[in-house]
Amino acid sequence: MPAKIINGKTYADGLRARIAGHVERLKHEHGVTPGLAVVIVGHDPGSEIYVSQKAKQTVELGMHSEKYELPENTSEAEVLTLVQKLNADPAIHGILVQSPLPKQIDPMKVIATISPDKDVDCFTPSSVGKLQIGLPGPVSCTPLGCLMLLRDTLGQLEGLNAVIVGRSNLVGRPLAQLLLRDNCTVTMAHSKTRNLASVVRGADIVVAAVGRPQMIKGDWIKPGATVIDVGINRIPAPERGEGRTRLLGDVDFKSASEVAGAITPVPGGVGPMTIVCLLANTVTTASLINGIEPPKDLTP
Ligand SMILES: Nc1nc2c(c(=O)[nH]1)N[C@@H](CN(C=O)c1ccc(C(=O)N[C@@H](CCC(=O)O)C(=O)O)cc1)CN2
Repeated sequence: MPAKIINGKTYADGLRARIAGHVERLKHEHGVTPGLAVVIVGHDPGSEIYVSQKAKQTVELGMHSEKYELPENTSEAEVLTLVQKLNADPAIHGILVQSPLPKQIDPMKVIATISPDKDVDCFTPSSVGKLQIGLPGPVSCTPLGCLMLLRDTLGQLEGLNAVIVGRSNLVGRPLAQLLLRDNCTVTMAHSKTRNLASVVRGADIVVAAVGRPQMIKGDWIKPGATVIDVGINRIPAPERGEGRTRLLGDVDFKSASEVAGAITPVPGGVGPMTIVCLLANTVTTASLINGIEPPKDLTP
């Protein structure tokens, strides 16, 4: 039987509606309008689209939005000064600096300058530590989106074997923490893992976050497993016309969907969840900054 397709767009639409309700309550019951500042440096075409979407959806949900578009040659000091200004701005509850950054800017220095209270990406050392020990706060957007889709698809995750392929700070590591919290048995696989295919074959949940198009094949998947594809690989597609591209995930969707029980597509799977989880995190930080208990359905 072909796999159930996990529709991230539909789930994200429902979550957006819930977030809008929480924003209304924050405004009318507490006089707080959650505010998100997004900062982009340079002209990476993918990043420009994502940042515009973030700012647009922030406004659509009734929140305050500020977008800072800085030229490619912006110095590290200028970015740090902007982040410090946003740290001190009471109208801003979330700060996101879009990655990748141009090479003259050290992303670690930028992340370390963001106030942990406003760290909606959950990238600062303090936020990462809180996530590890289970303290309240925002959770990295893409991993939170993956967790929500997994819980929605499978219900309880307890006792399941999860294999995460990829150990990045953005996805693999934080997602491992979240799945451990849900009592999965978590294996983190990476470029040096031996017999990767057989490791993946042992998984009830496979998360692919390696950045290599179609690397994970159908015959690596245990029949009935749930497959979450985080990969967003833009590949030249001359058959669609000059200069055109298409998106491929890290999973070979065609062969994997013949074996898996459920699978996310690319596009339309995890991607749409990333932006909506950023908005959820902004509601969480706006609540915490104002001493209000954050909505329980927006955090794990
Ligand atoms: N500071 C951050 N930078 C980056 C993050 C992040 O979470 N914080 N994540 C990625 C990019 N990203 C959000 O910023 C993102 C990626 C993909 C999508 C998405 O909706 N994808 C669609 C396809 C859209 C397309 O055609 O490109 C999908 O998969 O359906 C949203 C956000 C790196 N940088």
